[in-house]
Order: sequence, then structure tokens, then C-alpha cells
Amino acid sequence: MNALIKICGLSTPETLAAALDAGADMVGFVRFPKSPRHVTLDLGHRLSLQAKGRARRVVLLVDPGDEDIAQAVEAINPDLIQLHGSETPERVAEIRAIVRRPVMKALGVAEKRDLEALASYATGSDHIVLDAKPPRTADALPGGNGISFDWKLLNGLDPALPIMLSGGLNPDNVAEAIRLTSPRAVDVSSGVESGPGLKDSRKIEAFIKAARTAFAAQS
Ligand SMILES: O=C(O)c1ccccc1N[C@@H]1O[C@H](COP(=O)(O)O)[C@@H](O)[C@H]1O
Repeated sequence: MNALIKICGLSTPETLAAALDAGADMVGFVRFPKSPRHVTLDLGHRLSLQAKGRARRVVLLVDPGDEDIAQAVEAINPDLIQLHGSETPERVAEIRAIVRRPVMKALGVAEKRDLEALASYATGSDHIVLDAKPPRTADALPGGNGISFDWKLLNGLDPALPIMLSGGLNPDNVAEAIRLTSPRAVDVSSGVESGPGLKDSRKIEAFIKAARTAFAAQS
């Protein structure tokens, strides 16, 4: 399976075009009102049409109810759903059955024992996004915080696991992250921005180039 590069939190046609032209494999649209990257259903619909057939479209949801899921699927028609809250393995499997499309579940990592949860999600998730745990502040987002975790914690992980490395990646560190952890995929949001929610086309291009080169060196 080819290594995948996902650019998340796209919210303008211009920066989505930059990600698509630079060869992103997946593009993510965030449905979480507290996020500076939140897209309305109408904007998500338009961005999804723009990306159709060029990259896999991901809708990111946080502990969604069935109605949130139905609305997002109907309007945005994503190829995958990313679950970035505290969804249980049972809920992930339930959502996957409802939407009948692949699901990627995010897990927060701060220490080795956080990886113990991996086993219970591995069968019901098509990708497992490993992100840093969010800061313990009232206004912290569940993700998209630009924080890395200690990549060495992934030493010895089963290489068959569909790991998507995330959390604090940027054009300058993604090659080293890939070299150290050999993930199947990488995901970035704030590391390709010039301010909260403001994607930077040059940083997107630089990230994809650096990640692609690093993945190629591993194959
Ligand atoms: O990007 C967001 O705004 C967001 C909001 C709520 C949950 C997750 C979110 N983003 C995801 O967080 C990780 C890491 O992001 P970063 O690169 O450290 O900024 C990534 O998987 C995004 O998809």
C-alpha cells in the first residue's frame, strides 16, 4: 500500500487547490464549531466537489451524534470519516456500519501506556491516527494543536498496524518523523498554517514534498 499524505483543516478553495495540485492523497474538512478550521455544511459541500476524484475526502467529527453524521455525509459525501473525540471502539464500529465507508480513529498519545488502546481499535478502524494529547486547558481543541508526542514511544509497534502519524508535524520535521516511525501515512493541520485556521499554500507544498521524499527513501 502506498504511503499517504493528508492535509487537514482545509477551508478555502485556494488552499484546497494548493493541496490537490501538490499531490495530497487525502484532504480533511473539520466539522467542529470551536475549531478555527470548522466548515459549514454548504462550504464543505463545495470543497468536497472541488476535491472529488483528485484526493480522498475526509470529514473530521468529534464525538458526533447520529444526526451530525447524517448531515455531514449527506452534504459533504466524504470518502472517509475521521473520529477525533473519545469514541469507544464499539461506537467507531457502529459509525462505520452506519456510514458504510472507511473510518479513521484518532488516539491521543502522551506515554507508552496510551498505546494499549490501539489493539481494541485496530479491527474496527481503517486507519488509526496517533496525535498528541491536547493540553489540559479549558479552551484546548481535541486536536489541531500543533503539538508533537515523543515519536520514540512508537518503537516496537506492530508494523502491520495502519498508523497515520499526526500531531505537530510541519515541513521541517516530517522527514525525521517518517524516518523514525515508518508510519503508513502522515497528517498535518496547523503545521501548514500562517495563523490559526489560515492554511499557507507554500507550507502545504513544502510539507508534501518533504513527506513524499522521506517515504520514497523508505521504500
Ligand atoms: O484541526 C482541527 O481544528 C481539529 C479540531 C478538532 C479535532 C482535531 C483537529 N485536527 C486534527 O488534529 C491532528 C493534529 O493536528 P496538528 O497538525 O497538530 O495541528 C490532525 O489529525 C488533524 O486532523
